Amino acid sequence: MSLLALDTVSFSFGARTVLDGISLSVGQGEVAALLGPNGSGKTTLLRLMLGLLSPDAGTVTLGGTDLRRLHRPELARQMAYVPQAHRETFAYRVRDIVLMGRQPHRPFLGPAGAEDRRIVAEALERLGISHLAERSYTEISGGERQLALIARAMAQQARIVVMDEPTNGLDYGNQVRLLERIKALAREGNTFIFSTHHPDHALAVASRVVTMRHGGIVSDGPPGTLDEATLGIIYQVKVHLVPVVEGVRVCVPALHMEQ
Ligand SMILES: Nc1ncnc2c1ncn2[C@@H]1O[C@H](COP(=O)(O)OP(=O)(O)OP(=O)(O)O)[C@@H](O)[C@H]1O
Repeated sequence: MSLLALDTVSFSFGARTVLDGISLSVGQGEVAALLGPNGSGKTTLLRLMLGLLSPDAGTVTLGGTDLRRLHRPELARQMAYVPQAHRETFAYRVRDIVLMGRQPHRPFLGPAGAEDRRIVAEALERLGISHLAERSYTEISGGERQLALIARAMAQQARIVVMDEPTNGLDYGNQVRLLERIKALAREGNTFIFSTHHPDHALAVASRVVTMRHGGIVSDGPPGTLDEATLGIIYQVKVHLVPVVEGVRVCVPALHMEQ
């Protein structure tokens, strides 16, 4: 049963058509990775999924209801957005950043209750960053900020977490640790949709890999169905998908094999 569904969605910025006839559905507990070159429309697609943009044609539905019929607080309870980790202008404590995830569950400007604080503490714990709770968001690393933003999404208790290039700017260790967290949270039944520029990240954690080019979908299926030809089409470079052990492949550019 699909949780979030796009049916022949098109979107333009002025005269520029950015998405053209996209159909896609994501089920509960899936981890869907979007791969595509710069400018292929990944962020625009994520923003349409979040209801931040409305399609010019076609529909986006959440649990069968058109997003346009859902009020913003309702949407916020159902979907969490994890933007690229950026520096906040204000030096909020990490605990307060995560507490912001409780906002859609509280009356407007209502105070946080004991239950909100318990949920925030649990989210910090699940992401392994309880020790950062009292630190300023401006004084933690990019990797730690990304974990804090995912903790905020967990505190929001949304059904779907949408992430735009979550590993962007992170060092190798933090990329791997972040992917491990996503995989563990997905095993608990959380639904993730994320864009990435790393085919290996999609292969490592996704249950669905969607490839895009020029605002259209090139392929959509389990990671095992992603092939070298498709990666060649979207990135316009030659790559190999090399089996490491049974059922595990990594993406290696052909240049590695050149003398
Ligand atoms: N606010 C905007 N106004 C006009 N055009 C825009 C706007 N935002 C994005 N675009 C254009 O829409 C197209 C798709 O952009 P989008 O950001 O969705 O791509 P992307 O796949 O996320 O790219 P990247 O991998 O570089 O982040 C691009 O051609 C971009 O220039």
